[in-house]
Amino acid sequence: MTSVARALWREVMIRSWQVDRRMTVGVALLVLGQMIAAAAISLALRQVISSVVEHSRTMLLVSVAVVAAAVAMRWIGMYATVMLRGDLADRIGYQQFDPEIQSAAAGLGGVEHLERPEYLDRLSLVVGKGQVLADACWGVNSTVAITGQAVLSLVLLALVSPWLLLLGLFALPAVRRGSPGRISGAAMAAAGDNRLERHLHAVTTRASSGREIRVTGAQESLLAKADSAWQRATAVQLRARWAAAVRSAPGSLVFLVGFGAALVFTAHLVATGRRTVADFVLVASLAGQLQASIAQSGRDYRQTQAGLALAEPLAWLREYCAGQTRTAAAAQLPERLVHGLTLTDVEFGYGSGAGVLGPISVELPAGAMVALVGTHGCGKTTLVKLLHGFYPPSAGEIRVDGVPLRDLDLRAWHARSTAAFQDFHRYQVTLRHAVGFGDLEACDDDARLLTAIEQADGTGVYRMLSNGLDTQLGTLFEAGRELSEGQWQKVALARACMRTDPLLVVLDEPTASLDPPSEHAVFQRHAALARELGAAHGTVTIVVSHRFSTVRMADLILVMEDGRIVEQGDHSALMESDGRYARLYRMQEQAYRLDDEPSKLSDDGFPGAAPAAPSARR
Ligand SMILES: Nc1ncnc2c1ncn2[C@@H]1O[C@H](COP(=O)(O)OP(=O)(O)OP(=O)(O)O)[C@@H](O)[C@H]1O
Repeated sequence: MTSVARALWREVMIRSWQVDRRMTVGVALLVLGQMIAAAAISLALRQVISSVVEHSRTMLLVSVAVVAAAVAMRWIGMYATVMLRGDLADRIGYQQFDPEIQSAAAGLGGVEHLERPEYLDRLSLVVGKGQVLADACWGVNSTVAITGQAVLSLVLLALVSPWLLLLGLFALPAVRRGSPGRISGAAMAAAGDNRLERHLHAVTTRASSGREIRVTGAQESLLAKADSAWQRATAVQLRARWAAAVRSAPGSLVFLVGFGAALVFTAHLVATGRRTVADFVLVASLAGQLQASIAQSGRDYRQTQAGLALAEPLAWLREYCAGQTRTAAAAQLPERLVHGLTLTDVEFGYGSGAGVLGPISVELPAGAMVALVGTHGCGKTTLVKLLHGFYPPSAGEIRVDGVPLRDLDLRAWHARSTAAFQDFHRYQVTLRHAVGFGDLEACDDDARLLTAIEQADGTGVYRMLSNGLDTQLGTLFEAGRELSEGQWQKVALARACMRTDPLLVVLDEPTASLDPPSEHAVFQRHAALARELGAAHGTVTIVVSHRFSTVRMADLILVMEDGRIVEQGDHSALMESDGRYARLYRMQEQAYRLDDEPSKLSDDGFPGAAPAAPSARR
């Protein structure tokens, strides 16, 4: 056993003791009892033969009764051990390991790990496998008991003839195991393909992706890819198991030779009158048990090894999560923002890839509504992810009212932030929860929920639901009500409106799925809310949008290009400077003029937008 597996075994034994002392002792006694019962069967069998030879009726009845009792004890013991051991493993695994693994993973403030294959591979190996881990540790005890049983068999064999101890030597090659590292290595090597296979199968069976796949006709190809991934993963693991089996085969042959020799030797002792027929039966029975113990320990060993192979990924994940969790050193988060957010020479690149952001130095003043604009892929979302602390900058610093973001407790920072992301999630729960997740404590506060829904222009969605806030959303569950893309987006937006005292509000293309009137209504409300929150808490509201008609409402507009801020100022100043922003604004304005009926446009030429500044009408 590796030191990591040993540590895990100790942990499982301690947890078993804490979970249920009586059951822990019970399982240990049962394991011990089986070992003794096995020896008792052999000894009683010997006595049966002696009684027959000596015509002792009473002794025959007693010894037969002992054989029957020992056999029964062994079988019942085996059954009870499996049941009780399984129950302990379930309680430790499902109730302790699994929630611990999941909450450690979900509790990390950043999201960098969710895009790291070495993290995802290990997570996929251990998630939901707490029971297997705990059971494997108990399997170690069974292996020890089986070894004890083998030693006891050898001692009893030695009582017949010390030469029979040599059978122990013949057993050694069979007990030698293939390297456990290979099997756990194979599991790690196959983890990526296993994840790919699960992903492709999920993609082909989900309604959202299923529609597209049917239209493109990619179903067969995706399933074939999933199948290849499965074949590769299985082949790697099968090779490792075959290698282990092939390595153990010569050992088993050596033992069989020793087994035969022991029987011939004992038969010779009986024939020459030095031992009785009963001794021969005892030797045959003990040698048989030894062989059964070796075979059993081989099966147990493989099962235990498969479970213990998870010890390394579990230890890795625990260490990773512990390393990422910020603790006591966390600086105090200000109650309200006075200065705002400051970025100084901030740079960032995903993983080991090229830099996608920076250097960026900018002040986002407290109370301001800031708009981020720029072409697709220029780094707008990445910048807001950094402000949320999802990723640490690779260079430079982000400060929250002068306090470095890296020194803040990320959970506390997130508790004072809200966000509506462009890739929002569709929670298939009730509307109450789908919105209430934005501030869990207010899930039962109908007034707060309805205000948030109104803020997101979602009152119409709420009204059409037959069961109001308690309507089940989505089609995954019975009586669920499916929503349109725009309606789902309103729900996501309402979720982001739940917190009442945020210091940072991020709206990352929150209206991409909305029609122009809804978009306009949402932005009007958010502009007003940004002012209210700004006055009350110094909140910085950041809006990422490609629609310049809404961007113009912001106090500060940051124009991004290739990961840098190339222009900044308010709408008038940027139009005045006649740079990139002014060019893009005029282009979009022109496009709307060409696309829409003049009668439907507001006086600045954008659908439903606020009146344009004079400079916008050039
Ligand atoms: N998780 C990721 N891992 C690796 N690269 C990423 C990741 N997310 C984004 N990128 C890359 O970073 C760059 C900036 O992406 P980002 O999403 O910040 O752009 P954006 O300006 O928000 O684009 P859009 O307007 O299309 O939403 C892109 O080149 C993108 O390919």
